[in-house]
Amino acid sequence: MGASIAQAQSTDPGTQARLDATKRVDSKFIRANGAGKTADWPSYGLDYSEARFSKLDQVNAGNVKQLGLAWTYNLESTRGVEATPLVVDGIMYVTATWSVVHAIDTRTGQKLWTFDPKVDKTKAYKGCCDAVNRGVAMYEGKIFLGAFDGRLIAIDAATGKMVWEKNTVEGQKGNYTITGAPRVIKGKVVIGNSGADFGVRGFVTAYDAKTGAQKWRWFVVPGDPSKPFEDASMAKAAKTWDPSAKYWEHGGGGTAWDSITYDPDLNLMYVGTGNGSPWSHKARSPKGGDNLYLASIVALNPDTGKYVWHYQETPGDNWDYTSTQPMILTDLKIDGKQRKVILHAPKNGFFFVIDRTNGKFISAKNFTEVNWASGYDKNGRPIDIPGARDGSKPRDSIPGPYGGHNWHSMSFNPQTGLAYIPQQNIPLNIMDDKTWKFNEAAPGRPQSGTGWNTAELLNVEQPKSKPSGRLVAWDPIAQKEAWGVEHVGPGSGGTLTTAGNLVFQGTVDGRLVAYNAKTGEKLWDSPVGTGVLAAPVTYMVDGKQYVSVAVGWGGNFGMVQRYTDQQAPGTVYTFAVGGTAKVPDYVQKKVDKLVAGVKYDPAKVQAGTLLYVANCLACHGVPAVDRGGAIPNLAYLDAAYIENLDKFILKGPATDRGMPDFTGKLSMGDIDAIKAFIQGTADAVRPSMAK
Ligand SMILES: O=C(O)c1cc(C(=O)O)c2c(n1)C(=O)C(=O)c1cc(C(=O)O)[nH]c1-2
Repeated sequence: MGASIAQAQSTDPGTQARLDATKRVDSKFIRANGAGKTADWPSYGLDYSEARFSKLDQVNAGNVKQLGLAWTYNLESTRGVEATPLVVDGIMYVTATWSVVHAIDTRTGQKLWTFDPKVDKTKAYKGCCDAVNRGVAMYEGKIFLGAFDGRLIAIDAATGKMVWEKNTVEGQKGNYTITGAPRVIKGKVVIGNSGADFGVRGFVTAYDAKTGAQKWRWFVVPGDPSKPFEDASMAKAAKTWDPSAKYWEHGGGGTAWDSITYDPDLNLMYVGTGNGSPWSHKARSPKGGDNLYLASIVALNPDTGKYVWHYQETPGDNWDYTSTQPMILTDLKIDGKQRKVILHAPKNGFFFVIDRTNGKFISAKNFTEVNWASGYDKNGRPIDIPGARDGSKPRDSIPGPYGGHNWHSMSFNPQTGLAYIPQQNIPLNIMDDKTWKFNEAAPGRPQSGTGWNTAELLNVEQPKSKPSGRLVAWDPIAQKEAWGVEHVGPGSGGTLTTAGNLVFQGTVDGRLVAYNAKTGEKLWDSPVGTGVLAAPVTYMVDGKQYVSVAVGWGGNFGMVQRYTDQQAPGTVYTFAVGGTAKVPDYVQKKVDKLVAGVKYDPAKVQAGTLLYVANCLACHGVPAVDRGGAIPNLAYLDAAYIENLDKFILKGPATDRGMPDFTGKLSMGDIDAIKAFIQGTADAVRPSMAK
């Protein structure tokens, strides 16, 4: 396998000292980051609890409007960028597509080194969802990378040179990849893998951070029951699978491809597990059964990898409802009692509050449209909606396989008591493939592990429920939405929340936005060239607070859908109060043509968003962000057109070119709101474009 490539080591002693600061990062350091008001972002979700709540408040709801661009950094990639950057002592470690690591000096935005693991790009088909990577871990001077091809690589944080590498999937059958970020717990690097859509058996492995020696491995689903089970948890799980379909031959799935958290006081780590392989419950386990430990939260002892408890969120998964979505550990007062809980919003559309000491169910409520279960009983079992498991004919799956929430990081702010969920609705009409037989995935037949019928699907009706995406602020105690903001479509990025009463989120239409964490009021936004998937981070350097986000459109939804210029290269955008840097040329180019001067009421922008999405988006694209094709992007028209929009919308001159007549469908008030959305979006993206 490939060798490391290191470049441009710093000669500046100050920078070298900062690079060496990662030597201080151990389990206590990572933990303290959640407890203290610290300057760094040393672990994927900030600290082990992964709440992505920063105590920094120099940037706050009062001054966030003054945020300006400090620098941009070109990641030189063209596909999905999903990484949460880590920052310690002002040095950022971030990954781009194809698992390439970049070390950047955040004081200048300059490259310190890059590390390219030289993943074989002809093997991209082995991954379901783009050649993405969600970021690195750091520990005692090393950076740990899970490479797309299944290697775990330790890199010297100061030099960018490889220290050791292990092939974590050696000897395993099937198309394994890694896209998730490793975590380091008490000197052990923990990593899962991906591939449950292609017929693999999921597992989690721990390696010694110093040497790379394997310490333990825990499988998510049982292997061949005629052979000895690896441990007692596998024997217990096997009782919940029907062996008649030989689940071990197609792996069974359950890949832990994203979420791992850790509670140092309980000494428990929590793993979110994936979907069944194949998706169809009937094809996988014809006589039914819960199929442990698919779609579950599993608690393990991080020293030994031994199973401690599990809670299964989707028993007998039938819909690709992974529970790999990010978990948050926090303490909540519920019915007068302080409880140590896990907050979780998996793909299946329900928001869970679970007791993390013992895995007991506390509550669950749907945060998005759901048509497979009506709720959960007091024991934490879902109440199935009749017919939801019947794959004999096409049925709208809501949430669809993209999930009501996917890996896009959720955050939780203890000051507001709210969790900020990148919610989405992407219904899909699916049914079982009655002829399904396991066939190891190959280029051109990548979905052979799913057991759903693509040929029939091409002929079925579009789901009635329409795709949409929102930022949802969720109260986990009351189990209800506190506020929500509508986006132009599904797929917006992860969230960050801060003690400055702020929530940051990047959007599918290519902006980084700051909201008031209590109320949801939009306070600031700035264009970032292309749609955002990853979560922003915040940190202090030389007494100044920065906010950074790595952008690059792609991922599973982004491979087939776009709202923005998908040609824009992967880029890290970094903002600070008073920042005056220029946006890259590929954003700058578009600014001169933006519509200007149309009078509008900002209070109507939100209503206008919904009206625009329902009536205009399909042909005209997202204002300002798409360039427009055969049909114009309305934010690049002269102001006179927008001012007179009613004349185009109601019996307009373009009807003979295919423009519908909206007479009787849109009122003058509706049209005013649409104008507000178009001009409001143009105004929102202009300020930093115009510098
Ligand atoms: O079953 C798996 O192993 C697996 C892996 C991944 C991945 O590695 O990114 C995704 C999924 N499943 C998945 O179901 C999914 O919706 C998804 C979205 C994305 C993405 O990066 O946008 N990855 C994945």
